[in-house]
Amino acid sequence: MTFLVLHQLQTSRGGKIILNNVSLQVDEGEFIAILGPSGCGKTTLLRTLAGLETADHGQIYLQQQEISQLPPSGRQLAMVFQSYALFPHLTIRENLLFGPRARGEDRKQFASRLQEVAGLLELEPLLDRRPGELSGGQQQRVALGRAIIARRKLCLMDEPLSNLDARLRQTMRREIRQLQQSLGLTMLYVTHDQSEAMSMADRIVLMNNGCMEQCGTPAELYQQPASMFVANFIGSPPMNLFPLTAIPPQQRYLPSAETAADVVLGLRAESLTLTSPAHGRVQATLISHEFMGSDTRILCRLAGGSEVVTVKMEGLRHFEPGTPVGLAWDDQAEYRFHRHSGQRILSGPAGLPDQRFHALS
Ligand SMILES: Nc1ncnc2c1ncn2[C@@H]1O[C@H](COP(=O)(O)OP(=O)(O)OP(=O)(O)O)[C@@H](O)[C@H]1O
Repeated sequence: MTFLVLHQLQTSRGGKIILNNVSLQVDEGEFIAILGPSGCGKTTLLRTLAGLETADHGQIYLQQQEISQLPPSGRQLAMVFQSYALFPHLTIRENLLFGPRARGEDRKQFASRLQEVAGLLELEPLLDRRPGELSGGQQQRVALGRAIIARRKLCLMDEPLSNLDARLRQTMRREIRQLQQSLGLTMLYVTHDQSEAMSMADRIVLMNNGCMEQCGTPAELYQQPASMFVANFIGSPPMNLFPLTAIPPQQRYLPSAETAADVVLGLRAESLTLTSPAHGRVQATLISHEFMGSDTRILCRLAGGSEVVTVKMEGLRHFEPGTPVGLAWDDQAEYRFHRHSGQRILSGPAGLPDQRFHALS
C-alpha cells in the first residue's frame, strides 16, 4: 500500500532551485536510500519532507493525508540528523524521553517505553550517562532510540553513520536495517555512500543536481543504469566508460541511427577479461594493479589512446607494468550512452540480440 507520496516537489533557496520536480511513491515498510554526490539536494529533500524547508510547489501525502502545509510538529515523522542532535546537558534517559515529554504524552507509559527502546538498542547501562560520555556509535544508537520512542511510522535519517569509523559503520548498517524491518518502519535514508545504499535499501533514489536521476532496486541501478551518471555512480569500481571510437571499427557495434562519435561505450570491470594481445578485441598495456583482498583490479591503457580501463579479476594476481595485453568481453556486456545527453541508448545494435535492450524498452 502506498504510504508516502511526493508529487512534483520543488524547493528553492536564494532564488536557486535546489529540488527540481521530485516525485516519488513509497510503500509502507520500505527502506528508501536517497543517494547522490555532495550538494545534489539530498538533505533539502529530507528537510522539505520534515517541514523544515518550505516547498515552492508540489504536495506531500502521508497515509493519504496531505501534510505539505503542516508545521514540522504536525507531520508525525521522526528525523535522525547527521550530528545526532542530542542535548549534551541531559542524561541519555532524559534525551530519550525529551520528545514524549515535550509533546505532553501519557507519563504513565514512559517507563515501559523507555525500557522497550533501551532494551532494543542495548542502552540500559548508559541511561544515566550524558552524551559526552558515550562513543560515536553509542550516541548514534541514542539518536535512533529517540526516533523509535516517538513511535512514528515514517523515519527520516540524514547520513546517520558518517561520523563513525568504517568497521562500526558496517555493524550499524545491519542494526538499522534489522530494526527498520522488525519494527515495520518506513525509512528515507540519506547517504552519499553507494555501497551503504546498495547494501541497505529496498530501492535507491539517485539524485543529480536537484533532480531524480533514477529510482529503482539496487540491482536495477547496477544492471540497468539509465544514464552515464548512474553507471559512474553505482558500482565499485564504477563502470568503464570510453568513446566508441577508442576501439577498432570492426569491433564497434553501432546502435541504429547513431554515429560512433556520438556513442560512449560502457563495460563493467568484471565483464572484461585479459587475453594475449592477438586474442583481444582491443589491445592495451598494463599500467598497475591493486589487490583488494577478494579480487585484483588491473588498470590498462587502450592502445593508441589515453583511455584507461579497469579489469576486475578474482583472487591475487601479479602483473608487470608495461606488459602488452588484449581485452575481451561479450557483446551482451556492452552498454551504450549518448555522448552529449549522457542517456542510455536503448535501441539494440543492428543485428545484435541484446536482452537488456528488450528488458528496458
Ligand atoms: N541556505 C542556502 N542558501 C542557498 N543555497 C543553499 C543553502 N543551503 C544549501 N544550499 C545549496 O543547496 C544545494 C543542495 O544542498 P543539500 O545540503 O541539500 O545537498 P546534499 O546533497 O545534502 O549535500 P551533502 O551531501 O554535502 O550534505 C547545494 O548546492 C547547496 O550549496
